[in-house]
Amino acid sequence: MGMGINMVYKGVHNVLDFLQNDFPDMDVIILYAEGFSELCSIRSISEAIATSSRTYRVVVLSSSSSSILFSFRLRFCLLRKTIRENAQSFYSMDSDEECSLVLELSENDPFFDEKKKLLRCKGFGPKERIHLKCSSAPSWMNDTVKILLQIAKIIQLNELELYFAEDDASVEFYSSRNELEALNSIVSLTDKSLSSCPHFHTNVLQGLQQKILDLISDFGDQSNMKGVLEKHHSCEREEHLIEWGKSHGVKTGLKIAYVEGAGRGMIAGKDLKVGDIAIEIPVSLIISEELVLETDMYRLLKEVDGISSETILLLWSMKEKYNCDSKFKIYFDTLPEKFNTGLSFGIEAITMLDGTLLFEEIMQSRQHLHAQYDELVPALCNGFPDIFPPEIYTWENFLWACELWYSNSMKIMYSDGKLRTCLIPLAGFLNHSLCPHITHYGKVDPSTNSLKFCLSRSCRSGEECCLSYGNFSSSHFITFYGFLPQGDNPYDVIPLDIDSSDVDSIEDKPVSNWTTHMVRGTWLSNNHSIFYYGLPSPLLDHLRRSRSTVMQTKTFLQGNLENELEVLGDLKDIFDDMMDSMGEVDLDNRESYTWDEKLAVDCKNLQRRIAHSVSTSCCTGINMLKNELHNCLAEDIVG
Ligand SMILES: C[S@@+](CC[C@H](N)C(=O)[O-])C[C@H]1O[C@@H](n2cnc3c(N)ncnc32)[C@H](O)[C@@H]1O
Repeated sequence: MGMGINMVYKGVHNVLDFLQNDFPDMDVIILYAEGFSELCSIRSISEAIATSSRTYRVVVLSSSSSSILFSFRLRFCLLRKTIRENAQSFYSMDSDEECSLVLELSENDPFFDEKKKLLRCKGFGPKERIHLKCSSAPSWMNDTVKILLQIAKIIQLNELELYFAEDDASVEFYSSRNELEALNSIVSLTDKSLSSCPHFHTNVLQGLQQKILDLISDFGDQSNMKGVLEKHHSCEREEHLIEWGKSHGVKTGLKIAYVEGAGRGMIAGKDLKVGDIAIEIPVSLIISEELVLETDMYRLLKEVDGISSETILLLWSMKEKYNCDSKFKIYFDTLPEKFNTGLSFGIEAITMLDGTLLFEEIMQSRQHLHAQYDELVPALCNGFPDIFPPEIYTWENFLWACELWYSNSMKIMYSDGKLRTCLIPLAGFLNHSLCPHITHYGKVDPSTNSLKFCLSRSCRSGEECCLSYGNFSSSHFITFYGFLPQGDNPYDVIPLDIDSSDVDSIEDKPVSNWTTHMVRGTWLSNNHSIFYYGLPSPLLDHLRRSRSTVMQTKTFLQGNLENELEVLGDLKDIFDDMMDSMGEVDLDNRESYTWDEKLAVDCKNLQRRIAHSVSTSCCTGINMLKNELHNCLAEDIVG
C-alpha cells in the first residue's frame, strides 16, 4: 500500500520506531527536501530506513542540486533491498519440497554483536534461510550467490577485517582470506545439503556449487601473486627428501622448484581441484616434542623451572642438525645454512629502520632471545658438557635454531586434542601467499593418523602451491620469516596508542567494543566520502566522542562538521609527525643494498606509504568538510 504522510523528522534514531509504531502499514516513503540541510537529514533518515528488517520503497524529491549525491546513496540502499526481495521471490516454494541453505551467525562468535549489526546494515538477520528453487528468471543463480556470499563474508570476518568494515555497509570485499573462507563455507554447505536434500533438488544444488567453484577459480586467476620459477637451480637434495618421504608414507603430487625471491617452493605436478589433498604427511614423520621425550636431554631439561616444550625442541634441534645417525638427517641436510630473517639483521639495516614499527619488533625479539640464551645455555654447557657441547651451543647456532622454528614450524592439533609446535618435512617447502591455495591444515586426521593439506582453491599444473602462514603484518613476516609478502597485505596496520576506556563508555556501559585503534593504507578502502574518508569507523567514532560530548550523527549540521574538522586535523598531525620522524626513504640506491638493507627500506617505504595515505585522506576530508560547512553557513544566511 502506498501512503503519503507529512513526516516530521524526529531524529535519526527514532525514525524506525516512528514508522513502525505510527504507520505500520506504510511501505512507500516519499522524502521531500527543499534546501541543502533538509537533504542532509533525508540522507540520515534513508540510512536509518535501510537498516530496517522491513522493506520500504523510498522516493526522494528535491529541488537541490546535491540531490544527485543522496539519490545515489539511496538507490544503493534500495538496490540492496530489491536484490533480496527479488531473490526471495525466486526462492519461495512449496514447503514440502523445500530445499534451502541456512546461513547462521553463531551466538558463540566473539564478534556476534558487531557482525549482527553489519548483517542488519545489509538487510539480513543473524540466521537466514535461503530457499532454493530454479527460477525461469535468468539471474536467479547470480542473485542467490550474491546473497549467500554477502552473508557468508560477514560471518567469516576476523577481528581486524571487522574493525575496518564496521559501520560501513558499502564494503563488499574484505580480504582474500575472507573471500576464500566465505566461498569455501558455501561449498561445504552445499555438500551437506546434497547429502540430505531430496534427489530432485540435486541439480539445483550441484549447479549452485559449480557456480561457487567457478568463482573460486576466477578469484585465484585474478590474484596477481603467482611465483615465477627459476629453472636453472638443481633440487637434487630436495628430490631425495621427497623419495624418502614417499617411502615413509607421504602422498603428494607436488614437486620442488626454486621460485623467484622465495627460495624453494612446491609446484603442482598436475591440475588440483578444491578439496584435493596437495600433500599428506604421516604423523610418524612430524618432528614434535614426542620425539625428544625418550632422550637424556629431555630428562634433564624437564627439571628446569618454567621451560617450554618449544625451547626443549629448539635445543634438541641445535644438536640433531649435526647428528649423522639422525632419523631426520636427510631433512636437516636440506635446511638453509642461513635463514636471513629480521632476527639476524645487521647494524646498518637496523639503523635504517629508525622510527618504524619493524625497529621495535626486531629489537624486542632480539633482546628476548639474548636473555633466554644467557639465562639457559652457558649454565647447561658448564654443567652438562656431554649433553650440551659448548662448540655446538653457541649464540650463532642458537639464533639459527630460533630462525628455523620461527620460520618453518606449524602448530598442529593432534588426535589427543593437544596443540603441538612441529617441524614438518616436505610441507616445510610450502611458501606463503596472501591468496593461498591451502588455508586449513592444522589438524591430524585420526582415521589415517596423518596431516592432510587440502586445497581451498584450485592449483594448475606447473603453478606454485602456497599456504597461509597466518594473518600477520609485513613487519612480523620480516622479523620471523625474512620476507615482505607481495601485494596488498590487509594486516599491515599502524596501531595507535589511544586509551579508549574513558571516552568509549557512558555511565560505565561501553558504546563500542573496540579497545584498541589502528589505521591501514586508505587505498584499501572504497569509501572515501564525507564521514568515512577511507578511515576506519571505530577510530573516527572514538575520536568524535573524545572531542565532543554531544551525540555525533553523520549529519551535515554545523556542529558535526566542525567536530569532524578537528578530528581529521588531529589525525593528520599524528601521521605527519610519524613521517617526519621516519625521515625519507632512499629507494634510488636499493639495488646496491645488502639483503637486510633492502628489506629495511622496503618496509620503511611501506609504513611511509600508509602514513602518507592517511594524511592525504585527512587532507581531502578536511577540504570536503570546509566546502560543506561553507554551504551550510550559506543556507543559514539565505534561510
Ligand atoms: C617454511 S619455509 C618455505 C620454504 C623455503 N622457501 C625454503 O626454501 O626452504 C619459509 C621461508 O620461505 C620463504 N618464503 C615463504 N613464503 C615466501 C614469500 N611469499 N615470499 C618470499 N619468501 C617466502 C621465507 O624465507 C620463509 O622464511
